[in-house]
Amino acid sequence: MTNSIEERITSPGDLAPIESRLSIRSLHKSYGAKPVIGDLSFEVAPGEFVCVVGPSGVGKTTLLKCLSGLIPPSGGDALLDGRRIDGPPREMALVFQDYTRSLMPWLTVERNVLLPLRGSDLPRAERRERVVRALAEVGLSEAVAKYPWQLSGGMQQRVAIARAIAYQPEIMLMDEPFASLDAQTRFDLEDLLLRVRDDLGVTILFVTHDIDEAVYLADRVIVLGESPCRVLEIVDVDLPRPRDQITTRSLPAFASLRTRVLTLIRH
Ligand SMILES: Nc1ncnc2c1ncn2[C@@H]1O[C@H](COP(=O)(O)OP(=O)(O)OP(=O)(O)O)[C@@H](O)[C@H]1O
Repeated sequence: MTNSIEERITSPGDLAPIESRLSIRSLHKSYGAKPVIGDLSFEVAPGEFVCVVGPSGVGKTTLLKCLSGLIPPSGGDALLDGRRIDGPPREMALVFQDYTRSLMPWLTVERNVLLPLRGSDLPRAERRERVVRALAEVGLSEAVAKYPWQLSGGMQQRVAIARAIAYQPEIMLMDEPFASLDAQTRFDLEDLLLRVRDDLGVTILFVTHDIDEAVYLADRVIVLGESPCRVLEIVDVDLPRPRDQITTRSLPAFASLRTRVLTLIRH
């Protein structure tokens, strides 16, 4: 007989069902006396693409910082594969909006992308191959020998994305990674991310202000609101895959999902 999910917990250190990659359980976070995250709970399954939306200042970045182990929660749990996250997990890559602070200005583009692979056991040729491939994916093959300060803002953000892709993480946490990009590059990188998810089976938690982007990318959209913040609703996005910038965005179901999310945020 099959055990229940809760019974399939494998060791005393495990706190979540093994089916969840990420588990957020009654998470609270305060800065000093100010509570930012109230009582947040949701799960992310392996290989799932989950987008988080909510008004400015609601606590989205704070949530990602707790999940990446950069700051401790004030209460509740953030779990990866059932284990409490208490520092940046090896299997995770982070892409934040502020690319100016994520790239090393004294390293070339190639060396910036190579950076997270340096401590790995991968043969040198494989590391270089991954760097070349990732830079080609984001359309920056020509910029390998340049320094970040010689590139536009959008190009620097593409380097940051190439670095995350080259690392081939199991989980990517992304905080408005495309906010500073022009519309065409943004569409290209959204599609690249969907391909990476399909090819590598990466689990992605993606924060965005752009409701259309959230609906286009996600399997589920988590709508945050109120202060301290809580989950207002989790919207299932059952649009067909593979998605296409023109066809998917013209579907009546796309419009109703967008209206649903927007209504939740505006109320
Ligand atoms: N280190 C900090 N110390 C004190 N308060 C902070 C700190 N970081 C964030 N805050 C406050 O916590 C609240 C949530 O901030 P956070 O950056 O998580 O929101 P957000 O939803 O990501 O906002 P945005 O969409 O504008 O990026 C804000 O009121 C912010 O001023």
